[in-house]
Amino acid sequence: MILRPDDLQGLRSRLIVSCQAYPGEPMRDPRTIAQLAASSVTGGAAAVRVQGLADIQHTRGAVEVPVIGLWKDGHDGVFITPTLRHALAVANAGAHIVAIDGTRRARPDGLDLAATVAGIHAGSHALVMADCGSYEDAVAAVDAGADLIGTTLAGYTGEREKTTGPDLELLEQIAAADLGRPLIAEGRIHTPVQARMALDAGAFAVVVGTAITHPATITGWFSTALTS
Ligand SMILES: CC(=O)N[C@H](C=O)[C@@H](O)[C@H](O)[C@H](O)COP(=O)(O)O
Repeated sequence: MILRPDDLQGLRSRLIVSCQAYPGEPMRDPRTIAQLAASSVTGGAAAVRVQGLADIQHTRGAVEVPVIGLWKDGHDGVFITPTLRHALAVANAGAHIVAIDGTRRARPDGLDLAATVAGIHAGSHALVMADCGSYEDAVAAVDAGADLIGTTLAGYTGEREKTTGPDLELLEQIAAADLGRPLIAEGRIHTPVQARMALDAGAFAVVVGTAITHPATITGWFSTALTS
């Protein structure tokens, strides 16, 4: 299945579930992630977001919905699918949408965002989601040709305060500018009410990760509530 920009309409007002396990964690196994993704689809996810080539491959075989793929390399600076090489590998692994760092920061391969997006479009059938950290990032990412804009990196690049829940102010600001690309709310959406608030702030669709698919963190929330 090739996903075209018009097909994104199927994601309008829907939930996308990010299924990720971090290095060294017990659930870091592509079969586990694929099962998590399939369970999310059973619960109503219209798409899933998955990190790492093996996880993307396994998940493609386990779900019928669009797969947003990324490759995290490192954990600070530009680390979400940082180069064109990473992005094409993610597309080749089967991602319908490749999520890349969509900030204005220098990229490790020296390509700018526009050249990276153009390289992905030329070298694959994948659409490109730009993971942004600010309004200025979002505007630049649209100019660079990104197909979707995400607020994934808001609070993680130093441009925006790390809000406790979703950065609703940023969502409202980007939505008001009407940039002509689906705006995906992502980052620190921990409750159904917050997911709804993100849509009401102008998001096209909502990504939830930790609060659905990261039991170690969720357990910590409950555990802390009992002991503090
Ligand atoms: C900043 C960064 O590295 N974000 C990553 C991007 O893929 C993931 O670690 C997050 O889990 C994902 O964005 C979903 O967000 P949340 O888990 O808060 O619902």
